[in-house]
Amino acid sequence: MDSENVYKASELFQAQAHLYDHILSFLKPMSIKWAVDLNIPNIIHNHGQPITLPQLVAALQIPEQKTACVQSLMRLLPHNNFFIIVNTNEQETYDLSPASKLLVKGTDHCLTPMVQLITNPFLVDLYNHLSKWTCGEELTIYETALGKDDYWSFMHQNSLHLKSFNEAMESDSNFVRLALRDCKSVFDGLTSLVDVGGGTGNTAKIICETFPMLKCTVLDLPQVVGL
Ligand SMILES: C[S@@+](CC[C@H](N)C(=O)[O-])C[C@H]1O[C@@H](n2cnc3c(N)ncnc32)[C@H](O)[C@@H]1O
Repeated sequence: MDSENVYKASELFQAQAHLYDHILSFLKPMSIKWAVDLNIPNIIHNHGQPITLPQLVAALQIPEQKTACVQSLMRLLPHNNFFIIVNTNEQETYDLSPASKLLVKGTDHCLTPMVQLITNPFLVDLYNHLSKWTCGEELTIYETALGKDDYWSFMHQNSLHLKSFNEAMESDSNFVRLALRDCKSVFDGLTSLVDVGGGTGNTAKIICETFPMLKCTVLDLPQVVGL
């Protein structure tokens, strides 16, 4: 049956908007990657106060004709709660939001390595193979995309990707400090623990700092332990 005769026009427009919203939502992570690649969170942080568009464009040292493009992205990002638009003296300025503070390099809870890993073109492209993988015999999507048996063996032949992966995991595991601050009782009575798949051991190191009497062992693949 033709959907035109079943649904009201308003319902179809609503459905169209919903669909477009979703197929264009890849711009959310891509705009965050853009800001990270251009070091915008650090530029705003170092500026010490909300930054105007001309000041940002000057700091970025980019062609002036890209100003409108920067402005569009700097309006999209606050829409998704990355950066805040502050109107100062009738001028639009940009400040850090709580989420974009996590993108300032050199701070305790910086998650830019995670942004760089997740938006890495190789990982993003994997998902173009979902349907091919579903129809094929391969156990993992990595095998479909690359002819490798799994992600770990691919990574261990790509030192740059392995480095990026480990940096991302370490940045994430720094958040364990926050959990330890408020949930110490979870470790009450323990004398030892094994972190299986513990990567470079950052989580175990943080736990040991808080509980020096706890014997922590990290188990991971030889290539990671050997780093
Ligand atoms: C998602 S990461 C976790 C990283 C770690 N928890 C951290 O905070 O840094 C998963 C880890 O599992 C490891 N891994 C994968 N297969 C494994 C296996 N068969 N035996 C031990 N470790 C493995 C990977 O090398 C990787 O470091």
